[in-house]
Amino acid sequence: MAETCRILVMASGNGSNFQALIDAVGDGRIPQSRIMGLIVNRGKAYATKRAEQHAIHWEYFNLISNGFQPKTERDPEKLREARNSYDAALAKKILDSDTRPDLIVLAGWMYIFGSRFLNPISAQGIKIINLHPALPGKYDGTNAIERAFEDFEAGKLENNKTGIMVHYVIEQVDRGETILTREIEIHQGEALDQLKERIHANEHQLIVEAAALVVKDIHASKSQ
Ligand SMILES: Nc1nc2c(c(=O)[nH]1)N[C@@H](CN(C=O)c1ccc(C(=O)N[C@@H](CCC(=O)O)C(=O)O)cc1)CN2
Ligand SMILES: NCC(=O)N[C@@H]1O[C@H](COP(=O)([O-])[O-])[C@@H](O)[C@H]1O
Repeated sequence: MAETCRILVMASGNGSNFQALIDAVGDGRIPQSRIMGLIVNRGKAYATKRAEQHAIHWEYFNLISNGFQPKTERDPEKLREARNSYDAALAKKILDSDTRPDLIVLAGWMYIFGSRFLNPISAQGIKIINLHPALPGKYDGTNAIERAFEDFEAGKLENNKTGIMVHYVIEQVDRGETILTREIEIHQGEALDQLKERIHANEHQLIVEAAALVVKDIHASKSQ
C-alpha cells in the first residue's frame, strides 16, 4: 500500500481549482493523497470557506498584514528585504509543520516566490506545481486571459488559440518545466466572460490530471 501523498494547496482567490483538487482527492482521481492544508495570502479568499466546508486547516499569511512589509514602504531595497524575509518565514512555516507536504499546488496563488522560499523547499525534495491560464512562453504573469483576449480581438492571436498549463515552479515566473498543457480556441463573437468560463472549466480538469501525474511520480519514488 503506497504511503499517503501529503498535499499543501496555496491560493489567493475563489478557490475553484482548490475545490477541484478536494473533489479529486476525495474520489481517488488523485490517488492515495490527502490535502493537509491551505495557505492563503488574501484574507477574503473564498478558498478559505471551501477549506472550512471540508475540515481542511487553513492559514492566512500575508506580506504586509503579517508585518514583513510596511504598507507605505516604497524603497526598492527594503521591499526586496521584506519579500526575502516573508519568503524565508513561509518556507520555515511549511518545513516546521508536522504535516510537511510532499507536494505544493499553487491554485491561483498570486505572489511571486523568491529563492528564499524556493531553495529550502526544493532542498527537502518538495515539488511545487502551478496552474497558469496560458500556453508555455505566452502571457506570463497576471491577467493572462484578458491579454490573450485583447490580442484575439486585435487579430494578433496565433491561430486564434490560447490555452492553459500546469508547470513546475522555478524562480523565473511561469517558465518551469511543463507538466500538461491544453490549447483553447477563442470563438468569433465570444465574450471575455464566456471565454473565462470555458477556460476555468478546462483548468479544473487539467489541474487534477497534472496533480495526479505528479502524485504517481511521488508514490513511485517513495516506494523505491
Ligand atoms: N517564482 C515563482 N513564483 C510564482 C510562480 C512561478 O512560476 N515562479 N507562479 C506564480 C503564479 N503566477 C502565474 O502563474 C503569478 C502570480 C502572481 C504574479 C504577480 O505579478 N504577483 C505580484 C502581485 C500581484 C497581485 O497581488 O495582484 C507580486 O508577487 O508582486 C505573477 C505570476 C506564483 N508564484
Ligand atoms: N498567474 C496565475 C494565475 O493567473 N492563476 C489563475 O488564477 C485563477 C484561480 O482561480 P480559482 O481561485 O477559482 O482557483 C485560475 O484561473 C488560475 O489559472
